[in-house]
Amino acid sequence: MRERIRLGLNVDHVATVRNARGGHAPDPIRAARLALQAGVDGITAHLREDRRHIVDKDVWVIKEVCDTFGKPLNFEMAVTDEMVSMALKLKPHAACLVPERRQERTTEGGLDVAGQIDNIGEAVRLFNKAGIRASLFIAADPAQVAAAAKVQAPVIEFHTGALCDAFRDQERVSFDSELKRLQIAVAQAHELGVEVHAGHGIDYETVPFIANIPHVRELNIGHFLIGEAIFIGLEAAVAKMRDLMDGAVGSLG
Ligand SMILES: CC(=O)[C@@H](O)[C@H](O)COP(=O)(O)O
Ligand SMILES: NCC(=O)COP(=O)(O)O
Repeated sequence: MRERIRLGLNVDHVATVRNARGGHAPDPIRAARLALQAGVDGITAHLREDRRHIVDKDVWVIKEVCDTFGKPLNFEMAVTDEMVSMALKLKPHAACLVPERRQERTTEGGLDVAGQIDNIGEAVRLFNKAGIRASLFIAADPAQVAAAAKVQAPVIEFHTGALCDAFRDQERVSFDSELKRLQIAVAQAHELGVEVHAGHGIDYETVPFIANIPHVRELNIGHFLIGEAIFIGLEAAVAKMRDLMDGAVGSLG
């Protein structure tokens, strides 16, 4: 029988709304606390180089909150000296290395691990040594999966943005091919001994397809859940996503 898939909530999007007015509300720390009370398995926060949503102070307090609940913080970060040294001080449960471009609206693609073996390999080595689980946010691309295994990353998080966009745009052909690509990449990572997570753009409609893929161990979801919380509240949104994940495991054949 498959293990229950973990659900991590990304609280960046609460900070985006807060920062739009430059004040204190809504508070991403309060969202993290509420979500943990509602049963999420961890919190994700992305400290962007431009600090457009989460800021340094948030990260330290979110880490404290996670520690209080005995739940993991998944710290998303660019592969820069500043962020690597921040992560080594913060000591989150996991550090997820993501590509970053100042001009992008959101994280548009996966990390080019194959093209930056030395740089990324060094960050993974430092994190492995410090007891931080290094996670690489990559596209479902066989060359990137092989490179992630080569640098001994214990975890890969697959970028599901293109898959979820194809679903929403009703691009059946590209949705089917993105799903196939993801299924193959998950199987490859599993065979190479790398733990598989997935995230970006996941909503109620797309989650069953992703949760149904064998060997996916964790989903990190933010934007949709925080948006949905406006209408039904965070606890209810988390509970509904949880039900859909549990119902999906093994159900789509
Ligand atoms: C890497 C990733 O997918 C997340 O960080 C998430 O989508 C957060 O939002 P931003 O991309 O807006 O920082
Ligand atoms: N790493 C993906 C993540 O944390 C959440 O992405 P999104 O649901 O905010 O698009």
